[in-house]
Amino acid sequence: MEIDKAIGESDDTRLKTKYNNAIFVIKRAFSLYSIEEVAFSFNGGKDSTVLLHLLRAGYFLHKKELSCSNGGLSSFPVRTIYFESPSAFTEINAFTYDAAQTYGIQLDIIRQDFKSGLEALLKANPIRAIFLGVRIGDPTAVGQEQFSPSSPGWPPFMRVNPILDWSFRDVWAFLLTCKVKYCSLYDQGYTSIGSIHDTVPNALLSVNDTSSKEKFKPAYLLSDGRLERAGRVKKNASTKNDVGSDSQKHEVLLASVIAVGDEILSGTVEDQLGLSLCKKLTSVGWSVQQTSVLRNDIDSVSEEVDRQRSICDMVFIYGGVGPLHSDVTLAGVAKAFAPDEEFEEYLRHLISEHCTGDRNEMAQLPEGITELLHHEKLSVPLIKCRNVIVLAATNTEELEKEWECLTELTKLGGSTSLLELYASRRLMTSLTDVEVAEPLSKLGLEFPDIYLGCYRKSRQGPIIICLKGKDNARIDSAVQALRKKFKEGVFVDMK
Ligand SMILES: Cc1cc2nc3c(=O)[nH]c(=O)nc-3n(C[C@H](O)[C@H](O)[C@H](O)COP(=O)(O)O)c2cc1C
Ligand SMILES: Nc1ncnc2c1ncn2[C@@H]1O[C@H](COP(=O)(O)OP(=O)(O)OP(=O)(O)O)[C@@H](O)[C@H]1O
Ligand SMILES: [Mg+2]
Repeated sequence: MEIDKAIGESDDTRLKTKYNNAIFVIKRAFSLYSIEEVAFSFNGGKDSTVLLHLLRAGYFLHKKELSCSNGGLSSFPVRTIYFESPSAFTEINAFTYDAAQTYGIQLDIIRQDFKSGLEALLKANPIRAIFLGVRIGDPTAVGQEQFSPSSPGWPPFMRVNPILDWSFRDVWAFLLTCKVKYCSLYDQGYTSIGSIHDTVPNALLSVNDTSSKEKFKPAYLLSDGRLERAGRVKKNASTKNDVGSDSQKHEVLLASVIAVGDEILSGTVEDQLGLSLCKKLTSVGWSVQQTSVLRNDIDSVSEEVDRQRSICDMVFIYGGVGPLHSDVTLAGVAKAFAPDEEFEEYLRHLISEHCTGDRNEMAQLPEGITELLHHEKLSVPLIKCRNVIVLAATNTEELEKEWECLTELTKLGGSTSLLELYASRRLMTSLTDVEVAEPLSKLGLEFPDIYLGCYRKSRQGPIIICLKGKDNARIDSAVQALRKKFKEGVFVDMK
């Protein structure tokens, strides 16, 4: 089986692990459900293309274990469904139909919306489980595991997500290692594909060109996989009001703040920057997941940065930046990224064999992944390594300036900065927590795009409720909805 062989021959241990885990999930699903009871939701996107080949390999290996493999796989036995929409890219449609033909797939084309289409499908067929190419980081992945029952309000079936824990780079390592075809849009700078109305090439892959037509590098050259959806035009949050859908939650971005300094740990210096940074991040709607203080030690820094960058959207690190012997922060950050640099070397090698297009593209890759964020107001640039930002500030005034510049510099080609002010409001109430608990969780379901936080200043004291979101009008509606649930005047607005 060519996919299993290609991965077996590869020396990419990370890819092998991801592959083996995904195959394990697929084989378990084939053991749990009969072939008539499973379906594959295929849409020609990169993630579902990965899944197509994993399913081909998984089915082959499952059969082999049952010793009834005939050694090859001429047709694909899993019922495959494609929700075709008039707003799909023609390239996506063409690729989906092409792949079906190449791999002997019988495509069930569904021309209804997902929910109605699935209802009809499940009524007419004994399907109990559906394979999806959903990955952590997709808005629809929130709360899902490799085996996740469909959401309330959806027809009952098991969602099987074998590549849930795959990153953007894992997807490309797989497609390039296995040398399989993928939709041509990915070679034109598209990194995640929705409909023609909400998807453009990823501006981060734009190549400065003097000719009038903007050019883009292929998707696999996107150095920061977290920005895979930068080519998706944001949908209006207020149009997503279908309660119960996994896709609407998690508008809040997660941050981690790391201070480096022996002098903080010994109590010689008080860390003011952490406090100030947490306030700033919170004021723009980010949720700070953790603050930590580390010794001036390269390994401590690299381990913490590595851990935090994989669980947070952005890591902010300060202290220990400079030329002194104790300034090890940059070395620690660099060490945290070392495996990725190795991976880029490997990708370079892989692509020079595989790619028939412009080979020089790879040579244009920055040395590694570091960006220097220059700003006229700053004497030294800010440093950004993927989702880690190194701040050079040593006091709160310097931080103020760097923050201002960062806000301007992180405008990702559009008009909105990642750090632009969010709308927020705080209410105080002397109701008990038992009285507010249930109405508040209901409010959370009615306004999934709004972050709802609660705290109190003392055990017996009043409860303070924070509402944060992108839009003042939405916050006002949520406050109104909350007030309606209680007698008048029980919530007092706070500054
Ligand atoms: C086979 C299949 C099953 C789905 N099951 C669910 C589900 O159980 N719950 C849910 O909220 N959405 C479900 N969805 C919808 C997706 O979460 C998501 O809304 C859809 O893929 C559209 O993504 P987009 O808004 O990025 O285009 C399902 C979609 C498909 C294709
Ligand atoms: N129109 C559709 N028809 C069938 N399955 C779909 C459709 N849209 C989404 N899916 C399922 O949901 C999964 C996740 O969709 P998503 O758009 O995140 O990934 P993708 O299309 O495979 O890749 P990309 O992120 O590059 O668009 C798909 O892999 C597929 O299993
Ligand atoms: Mg897609």
